[in-house]
Amino acid sequence: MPDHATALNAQNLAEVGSRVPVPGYDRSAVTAGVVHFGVGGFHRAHQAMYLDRLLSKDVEAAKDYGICGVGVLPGDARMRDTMASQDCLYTLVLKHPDGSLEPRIVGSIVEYLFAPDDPEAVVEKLAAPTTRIVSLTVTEGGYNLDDITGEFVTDTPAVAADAAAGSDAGKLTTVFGLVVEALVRRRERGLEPFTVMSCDNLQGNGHLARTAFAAFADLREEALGEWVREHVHFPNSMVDRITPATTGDDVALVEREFGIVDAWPVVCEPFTQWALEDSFGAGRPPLEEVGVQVVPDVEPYELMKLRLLNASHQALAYFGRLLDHELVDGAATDPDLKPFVRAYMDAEATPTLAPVPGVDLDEYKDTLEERFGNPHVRDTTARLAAESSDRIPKWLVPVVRANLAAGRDVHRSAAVVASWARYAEGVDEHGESITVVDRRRDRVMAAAQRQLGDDPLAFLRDRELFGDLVDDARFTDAYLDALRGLHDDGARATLRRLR
Ligand SMILES: NC(=O)c1ccc[n+]([C@@H]2O[C@H](COP(=O)([O-])OP(=O)(O)OC[C@H]3O[C@@H](n4cnc5c(N)ncnc54)[C@H](O)[C@@H]3O)[C@@H](O)[C@H]2O)c1
Ligand SMILES: O=P(O)(O)OC[C@@H](O)[C@@H](O)[C@H](O)[C@H](O)CO
Repeated sequence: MPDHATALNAQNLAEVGSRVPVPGYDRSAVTAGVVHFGVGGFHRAHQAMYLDRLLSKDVEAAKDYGICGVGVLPGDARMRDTMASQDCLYTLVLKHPDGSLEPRIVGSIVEYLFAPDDPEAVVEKLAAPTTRIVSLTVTEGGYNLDDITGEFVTDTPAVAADAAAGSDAGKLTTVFGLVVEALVRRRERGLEPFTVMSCDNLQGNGHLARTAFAAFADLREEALGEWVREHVHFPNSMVDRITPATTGDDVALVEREFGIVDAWPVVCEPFTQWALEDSFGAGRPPLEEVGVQVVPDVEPYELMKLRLLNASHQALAYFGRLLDHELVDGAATDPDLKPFVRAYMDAEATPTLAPVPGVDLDEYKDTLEERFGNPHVRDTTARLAAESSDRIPKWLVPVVRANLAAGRDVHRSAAVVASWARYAEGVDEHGESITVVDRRRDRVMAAAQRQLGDDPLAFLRDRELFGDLVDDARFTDAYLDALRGLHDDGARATLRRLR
């Protein structure tokens, strides 16, 4: 334990470097070839870490792929301030299952722009000849796509305002407005378009990004959407590293253990994976040199991860909270929830998956159980339960549909949906209130209240979220059975009966 703490910034890097590994490369020689929207925990634990690894290998091409982070939402002002005071440096701490900590200072983010301060500067950064890739972790909801039709929602106020603002960059507030205006400027200047690389947990994230940006371009100008579809590359990717939100305890841990004063470190699990389609229009860094799987078709990897990891996370979230588990490792090792989740993976998720090149699915699931159970990561069931209305329809409903179509069992998936509906009633089994965090909170909670009255299927009648599942008796029978169990016998007894 160091005898004094040092503020993290470029000037103090040598001192910090006597305690933890720091970038050995010359950050001043790094150009931001990547502009990233959504600099949160995950981006800093994953993509920025891979680029930091590449820069550390002294690969000549790497120095063209530093990152310029961009914040779009007003809440990103805190990241702006942290980045400014720390010269964009931050501490990444891997938490191993045995309790050991693996720290590193990451240096691949070399600039940060806050769009509300100066949208024109963001557009010019995007339009600069040095920018080759625009990457995104703007969350599942950030693509502004209708859950049922999959189409871009054109009447969202901020989107409509950006479409009306056109090339008046000073008025732009959304990622769509900023990125499309930059593409227009590049076209006018004879520069090739950058690649738009989504790193969000969405099946076909590249396809969905293309749908969203091209539809926005169409709003701006006739035929612009067609140009985007034709000329801009949108690789699909599967990204994986469990990264909880940073807490005050993490800030204190970094100061206590490593003597570093870092206002916003990132802590995460040691596991990391990135499968990426090789579809880049303006060049890409040699990511395969640092462990990224560059593959012709990412879909098998995506489905494996979304249906086994993310959908299981949903089971851990609601059942976990109903069983009083605040932390995910407690939920994942609970004697009744653990076998239920494994049975969901084996009997319902796995039959919907195609073989994944080079992956033994049984081993993958064993590893997932270990990862979920890592007691040091301290991920919360509350994080996993947030924004459920963006997650269940995208991760679990497709599993249900595939199994119904094939005549297979859906009772565990139905129970997970029922656990969400029970959770959304907003009161737990001890009468304590549950805080539901969801952009569709009012609607979801109102439906959950109605299911307590004379319409037990009220929750499922939201066709935007569940489509026509409410019309399928095989699903509704299983759902009602689980919901009755949750109401009459409680979560534990229901899990024991249904696993
Ligand atoms: N945390 C993880 O374990 C993890 C793992 C794999 C993938 N992901 C993906 O990364 C996303 C972000 O996760 P995180 O843990 O970094 O969250 P976070 O809350 O730390 O960061 C999210 C960032 O996205 C920005 N953002 C949100 N909505 C936006 C919008 N509409 N437009 C522009 N920016 C927007 C926020 O301002 C913030 O900077 C997830 O939604 C998921 O798709 C996360
Ligand atoms: O971040 P989200 O909203 O996509 O989903 C919540 C978690 O399931 C997710 O963050 C996982 O931890 C992550 O996908 C692991 O790679």
